[in-house]
Amino acid sequence: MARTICETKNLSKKYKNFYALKNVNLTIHKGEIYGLIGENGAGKTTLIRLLTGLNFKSGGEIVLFGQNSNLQQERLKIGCTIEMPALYKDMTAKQNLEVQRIQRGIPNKKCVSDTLGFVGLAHVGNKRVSNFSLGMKQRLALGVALLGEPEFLILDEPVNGLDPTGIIELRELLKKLVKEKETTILISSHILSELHQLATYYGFLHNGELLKQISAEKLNEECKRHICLRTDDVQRTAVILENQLSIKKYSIYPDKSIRIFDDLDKTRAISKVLSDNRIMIDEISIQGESLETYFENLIGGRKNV
Ligand SMILES: Nc1ncnc2c1ncn2[C@@H]1O[C@H](COP(=O)(O)OP(=O)(O)OP(=O)(O)O)[C@@H](O)[C@H]1O
Repeated sequence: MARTICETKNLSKKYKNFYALKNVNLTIHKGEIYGLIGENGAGKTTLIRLLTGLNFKSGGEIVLFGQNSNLQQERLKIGCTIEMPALYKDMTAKQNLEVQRIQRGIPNKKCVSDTLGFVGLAHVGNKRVSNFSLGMKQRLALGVALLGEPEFLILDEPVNGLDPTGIIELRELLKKLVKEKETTILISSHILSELHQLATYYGFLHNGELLKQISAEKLNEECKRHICLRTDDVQRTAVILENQLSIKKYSIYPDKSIRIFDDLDKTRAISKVLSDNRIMIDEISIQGESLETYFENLIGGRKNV
């Protein structure tokens, strides 16, 4: 079992008579990309503010890296972006990172250029942030959060306002971070499908309560989600899937469609390998209950309680 990076026990936040968070029990393990899903006002930012020490809890416990005391020390291992990041618009991207580096007392000067490279902004390092697109600002904000090589990265709605290409780029960047640096990530969003193909674990927050935590694999299983593939040569396709992409969990149906139940993030790889092998694809799509419907049912069920 992977190490627990973050845990809350009956964590609550009360404003006068209103509970913004109520008895939240959340667990995040090392190497996970934990998608925190909730509608506007569900309590996502409140939870993140408590975890990062920007606000005080009303009750319960926070455990970071196995410690439930001296949390400010543990929080030095966390990188965070909350809402729209505070960037100096009249400074260049490089200067923004440099200011942050000095403020946080990070001695290694090289981390600025390394970080610019990592978030794909090396070519615009000397450009003023006022000339950046929203996607570029999001990348820079991510760079700021990554400066001290945090073990745990917390991102509050980082896909807000990004176009589909920007979302894909961010997804690839975060996956790279987990793979290359073994970072653990908590990422919040009010749109479940935005975190699809990224999150390895989900937590569903509604009216301040954590309704459910579930692994991406289990969620796909519950939604019976699969890749539906139709080609002009089913048998050869199956052999290629197994041999070249190590896809083992699939079934061939009488209508000659192939359904692949794991590896939902491999549609592009499948298309590529099949076209490399000159197999014609008639259809490749993800089918099953949509994640949005799943979430609506989860909340709907709760509303009627
Ligand atoms: N300082 C405050 N005083 C009173 N109520 C607050 C305060 N901060 C947040 N709330 C309330 O707590 C609830 C949760 O807010 P929060 O910002 O955590 O939601 P959220 O899930 O991040 O929503 P969004 O997606 O809109 O950012 C909301 O009803 C909000 O109005």
